[in-house]
Amino acid sequence: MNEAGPPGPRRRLAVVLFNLGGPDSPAAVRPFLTNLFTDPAILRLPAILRIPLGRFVAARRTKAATENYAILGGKSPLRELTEEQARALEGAMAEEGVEARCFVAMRYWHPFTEEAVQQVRDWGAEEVLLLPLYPQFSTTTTGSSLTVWHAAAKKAGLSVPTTTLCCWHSDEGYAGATAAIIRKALTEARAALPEGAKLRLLFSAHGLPETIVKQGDPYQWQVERSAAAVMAALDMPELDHAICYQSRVTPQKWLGPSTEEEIARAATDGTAILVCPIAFVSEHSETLVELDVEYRELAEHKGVPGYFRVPAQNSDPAFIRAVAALVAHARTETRGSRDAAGGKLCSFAGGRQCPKAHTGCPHSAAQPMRSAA
Ligand SMILES: C=CC1=C(C)c2cc3[nH]c(cc4nc(cc5[nH]c(cc1n2)c(C)c5CCC(=O)O)C(CCC(=O)O)=C4C)c(C)c3C=C
Ligand SMILES: [Fe+2]
Ligand SMILES: [Fe+2]
Repeated sequence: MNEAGPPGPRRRLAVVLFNLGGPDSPAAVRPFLTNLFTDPAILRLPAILRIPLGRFVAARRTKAATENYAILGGKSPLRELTEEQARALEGAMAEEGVEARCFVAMRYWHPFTEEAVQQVRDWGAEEVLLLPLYPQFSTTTTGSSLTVWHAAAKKAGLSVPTTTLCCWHSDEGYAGATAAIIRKALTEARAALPEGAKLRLLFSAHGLPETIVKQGDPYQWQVERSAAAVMAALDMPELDHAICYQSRVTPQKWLGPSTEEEIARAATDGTAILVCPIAFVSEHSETLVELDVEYRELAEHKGVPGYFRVPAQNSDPAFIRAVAALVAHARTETRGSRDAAGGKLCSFAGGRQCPKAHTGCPHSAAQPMRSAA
């Protein structure tokens, strides 16, 4: 049995931070993209088609992605920023009386999830908590990382009580910390604009092909919940705001409106915009290049009267404290479900939050806790 149960005071707790990963050199861009586009959670085709097509799509994307990473010095900053979050989280948990070590498990580049499994096993973890650094659950992100974690843990013989926190899209601590960062950015934006100028807050989330959402992925619903929770924490009912989706990378129809469309609408409306990345909690190519360079240029070209950006949370102390509280809560949570590996699966609020139609919610494939022997 793989359930965590009540936390033992001396148990060696490993908190595993899931993220996507990014290339650490120009030479790594193509293999990183190949790992991404051949993932069955991303390209939903039989392996015989998926692998050649995924390699082809990765090869075609390599030039544009390499140019983007060149702006960042030839690599993604995601690994270093996630390691910093890990160290900050260890400190915040220690302050709450939780002695734990954080491990970084990336999905498509080093340190790979399989490497993290080895580290957790070699460290002698007696309890594991799987913590996605994605506030919203998507089958393409957290779902994919969970699949790889469970396969790698089984292969490595890592069998300790494991808790999965599947999502924290409208956790109060997260929403409050995000609102505080927005408030500061709003003050700065307003100071740079003429008095009385219109300003719209744009929550920009990573996009997703519409077909994946139609297959039951709860991501869009959770993004909408996040925006609503942050607006509630901001407590500025008069603030104009909208949700949009960035980073479309395949020709299929993706979720809309796109961030480009919202930039065009802002130009038509003569309103400045403050763009807040809502599905990322660290800076990386899609914030530092897409938002800060490409969309800024587009906004200037379209005549948007002001373009501002809310920084990602990174290791913001209030954000890290909120994540530490999520960990503490998940460990003692008695609601939730039991996943296929026998571990505890819970959301930030305990049990399942997603409406039943979202069959991609991991609780759909899990058993209620109380049915466990
Ligand atoms: C079909 C392709 C993609 C889907 C679906 C997708 C979903 C998705 N991704 C994130 C978060 C991140 N994506 C990042 C990079 C990235 N994503 C894709 C493609 C899809 N993502 C590509 C091709 C890339 C590489 C960069 C590029 O070519 O533009 C990253 C990391 C970037 C870095 O700099 O390290 C993150 C983080 C989410 C949240 C999401 C769906 C919910
Ligand atoms: Fe992505
Ligand atoms: Fe869910």
